[in-house]
Amino acid sequence: MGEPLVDLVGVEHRYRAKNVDVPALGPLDLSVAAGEFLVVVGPSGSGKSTLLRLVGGFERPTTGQVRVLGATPVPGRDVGTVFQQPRLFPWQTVGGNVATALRWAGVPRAARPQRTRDLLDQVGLAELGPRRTWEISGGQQQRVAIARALAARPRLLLMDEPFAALDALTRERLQEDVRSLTDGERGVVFVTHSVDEAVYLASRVVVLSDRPGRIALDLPVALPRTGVSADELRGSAEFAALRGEVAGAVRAVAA
Ligand SMILES: Nc1ncnc2c1ncn2[C@@H]1O[C@H](COP(=O)(O)OP(=O)(O)OP(=O)(O)O)[C@@H](O)[C@H]1O
Repeated sequence: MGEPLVDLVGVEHRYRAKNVDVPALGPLDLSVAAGEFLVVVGPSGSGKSTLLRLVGGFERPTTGQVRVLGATPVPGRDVGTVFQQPRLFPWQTVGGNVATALRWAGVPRAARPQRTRDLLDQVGLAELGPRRTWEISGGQQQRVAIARALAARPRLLLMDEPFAALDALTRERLQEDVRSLTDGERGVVFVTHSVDEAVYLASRVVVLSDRPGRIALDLPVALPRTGVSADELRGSAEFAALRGEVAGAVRAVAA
C-alpha cells in the first residue's frame, strides 16, 4: 500500500460567526485510498461541505491535519471539484469552457483541441463543443462541469451534491457515467443527501452524525462495478440490504 490519497488526522473544524464558535465537524480521522469512491451522507448541517472544503484546501482545519497525496492541499492542484451548480463561463462555448480548464492545467495550446474533444467525448457531449452554455440542458451543463474538473487529470475528484438540481432521469444517467470515474489511480469523494445515490455510486459510504459531524458509520460497498446494468444492481438483494443499513444509520443520527 502506498500513501493514502487523502488523510485526515484528528481533524476538527469550527466557524466563528458573530463571536460565537460553531463546531461544524469532528474530531475525526479519515483516510481515502486511490481508486476508492467514497460517498459521504449525513443530515443537513453535519459538515459534509466543510469536509470537502478542507480536503480541497479551501479551508484549513481548526485542529488536526489534512493531507492530500502527503501534502497540505492546494486548491486546484491535485483536486478537481464539481458543485451543485455547474458554474460555467456563459461567454464561452461548451468547448471553450473545457479548453480554458486545460489552459489553467498547463496543457500546451497545440494539445488543447484534441484534449477538449476527448474530454467532451468522455462525458457524452462529443457533438456539443461549438454550442453556447445556455443552449444546453442542465444535465449537459453539469457534464461540462465534470469535463472541466477532469481536465487537469486530478488524482482526486470532489463532488458536492452535483446532481441535486437535476430531474430524476437525468440524475440517473449521470450517476451511471460518474460511477465509472474511478480507476486504480483516481479517488472520488462525493457528498449527497440521497441514500440510494450513495449506495449506487460508492465503494464505501461514510455517514456523518448530526453537527458537529463525526463518523457514525463507515461501510464498504462491494457491489460489482462492471458487467451489470443499473436496474439489475438497484433490484438486487445486496443493494437493498446496503440501502437499509445506510438509511438506518441516517435515521439514527437524525433522531
Ligand atoms: N462560513 C460559515 N460560517 C459560519 N458557520 C458556517 C459556515 N459554513 C458552514 N457553517 C455551519 O457549519 C455547519 C456545517 O455546515 P456544512 O455546510 O458543512 O454542512 P452540510 O452537511 O454540507 O449541510 P447541507 O447538507 O445542508 O448542505 C452548519 O451548522 C453551518 O451552519
